[in-house]
Amino acid sequence: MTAQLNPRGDVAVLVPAAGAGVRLGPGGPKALRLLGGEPLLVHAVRRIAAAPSVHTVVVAAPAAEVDAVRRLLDPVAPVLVVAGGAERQASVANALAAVPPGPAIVLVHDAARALTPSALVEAVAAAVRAGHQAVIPVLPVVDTIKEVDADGVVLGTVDRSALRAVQTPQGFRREVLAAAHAAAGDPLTDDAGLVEQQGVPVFCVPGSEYALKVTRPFDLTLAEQLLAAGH
Ligand SMILES: Nc1ccn([C@@H]2O[C@H](COP(=O)(O)OP(=O)(O)OP(=O)(O)O)[C@@H](O)[C@H]2O)c(=O)n1
Ligand SMILES: C[C@](O)(CO)[C@H](O)COP(=O)(O)O
Repeated sequence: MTAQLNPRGDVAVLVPAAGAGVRLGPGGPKALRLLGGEPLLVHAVRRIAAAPSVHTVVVAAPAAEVDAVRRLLDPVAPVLVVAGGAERQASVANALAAVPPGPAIVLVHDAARALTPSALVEAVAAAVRAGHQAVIPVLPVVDTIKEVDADGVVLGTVDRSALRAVQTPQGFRREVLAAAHAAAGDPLTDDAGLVEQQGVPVFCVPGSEYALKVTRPFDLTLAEQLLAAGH
């Protein structure tokens, strides 16, 4: 099977999937934990592969699971699988290095956001195609935010009108993401942060509640319910 989806697509999607899932608790690498009987990674890749713009998918798997992940994804979609690194940023860099010539747009999408709709993949890609160098999906912050000190005493209430919770997929002109990773220093938690360090403007588009990140056990329970409801 050739590792290509739509040969006319202009998007490569990198899928960091090498995390341990410490906050989810014991049970193996998080991307391989089951949701409705299938690994989170399978759900994520299936939805990415259904997005018509996607040319190539590169998965960064736990180093010990690369062959197993290739076998797992073989019936799902044609994908490239590489070994991830110790930090998410290293996993993304490894995947980026494996993107073949062709796609001008690169999206980075957490395997842990397993139920992300294909439409969000397309929306982020479309915003990059429309001229933005870097695009992130965001949601408004729904809780009151407090700043607290080390003793748990409130220092103040933060104005949240300008705050946003950031999701993936995050989309970039390919050369912009490559330059940001080439210049990267200490690991950051997302790729847009690296691009911001280069002075590149990052544009926000509406995110999706269904793109929740499975991080803690409650998130997995919620995702099970959403999956059962047809998402
Ligand atoms: N070294 C790492 C760490 C994280 N990830 C991936 O980055 C995404 C977002 O990370 P997060 O949800 O924080 O996953 P974990 O690092 O596995 O979570 P935890 O911090 O609870 O261990 C996940 O798809 C995860 O597999 C990765 O590819 N390589
Ligand atoms: C990239 C990300 O999903 C944006 O919300 C997030 O930063 C990754 O999660 P982590 O817990 O910081 O690794």
